[in-house]
Amino acid sequence: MAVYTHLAAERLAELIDAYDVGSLVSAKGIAEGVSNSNWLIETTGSDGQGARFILTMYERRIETSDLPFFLGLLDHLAAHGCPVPRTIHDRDGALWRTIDGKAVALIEYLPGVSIDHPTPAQARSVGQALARIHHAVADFPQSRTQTLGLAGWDRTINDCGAEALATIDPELPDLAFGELSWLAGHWPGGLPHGVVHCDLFPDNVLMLGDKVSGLIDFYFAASDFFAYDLAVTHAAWCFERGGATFRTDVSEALLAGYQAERPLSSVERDALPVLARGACMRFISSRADDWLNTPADALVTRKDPMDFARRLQFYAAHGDELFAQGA
Ligand SMILES: Nc1ncnc2c1ncn2[C@@H]1O[C@H](COP(=O)(O)OP(=O)(O)O)[C@@H](O)[C@H]1O
Ligand SMILES: N[C@@H](CCOP(=O)(O)O)C(=O)O
Repeated sequence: MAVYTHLAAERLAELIDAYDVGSLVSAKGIAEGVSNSNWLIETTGSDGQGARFILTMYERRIETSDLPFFLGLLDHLAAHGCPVPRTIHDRDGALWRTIDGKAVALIEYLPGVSIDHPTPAQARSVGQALARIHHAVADFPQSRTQTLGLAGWDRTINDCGAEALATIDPELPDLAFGELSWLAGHWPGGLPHGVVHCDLFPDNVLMLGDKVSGLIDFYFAASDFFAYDLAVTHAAWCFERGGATFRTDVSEALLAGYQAERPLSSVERDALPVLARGACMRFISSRADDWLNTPADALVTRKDPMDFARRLQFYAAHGDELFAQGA
């Protein structure tokens, strides 16, 4: 579920009147997503032809002080021709407004559906779209410090503690602490970098057939290595759910699509096995934290950290060979 707040129809209509988008016709809560409340909004449209938007209310995890960065990034990428929703500015030009003490933004609606089981053609299209973003951020004037890097994963895992991690899976404490110390000794420096998405999972990509129609949910975007963003996307797309089965065809297509737009340097290619292990560690740590700290009655489905532990073990065993061939 992802509507945490009830908004009365009168409040919504008043909010929509602050934008030049016509008047409110309907508002439907969107079930997908975990962090924010989202509504599909229909209005009469500024030209009377009808229009759709996404209304997002920022509920947790997102600092209001980061909104100029996140929403400005959407506008920048959309203006550079990337399939990213624009932020709708209100009549005063503001990117977001406050309603009942919470920040809300009206976002362009993009068509498409999220894919559960991607085809190689779809993976290729995702790789291309990711590389285009990496080109388009070159002149984005803002930056945001990566808080979910190695130091952040380390802090989260230590805050969980070995005893609690073992309640998720008896193998998890050794795997997590061992991996953190291995990564600390192997993490690369000096790779090409810029503002990157950092969470390009299938549920954050909208597709029409084989084509990417939308890249959404940039709320983990931060300044980091482009190749790390590719590694996150690889880890998210190239395994069957559960993490036990690797999909070679999807991996080859994703890497080929990316490199059709932005060929990797040899230093980036050599770093991919380590970056992919780091990408897995990033989601092991946040998922373990959510697993242990989400109230039992919360209406949110917890995601399994061991899914990414299996992906990590795959990269540790096969990453060198895999990226040498496929990249
Ligand atoms: N710009 C958009 N166009 C169309 N649908 C969208 C758009 N933004 C979000 N959605 C829909 O809302 C859902 C939740 O959005 P998301 O940003 O992923 O929420 P959360 O940050 O809570 O995970 C998505 O799965 C998608 O169905
Ligand atoms: N993609 C992350 C969780 C982040 O959730 P999102 O709905 O904001 O993308 C994971 O799978 O652990």
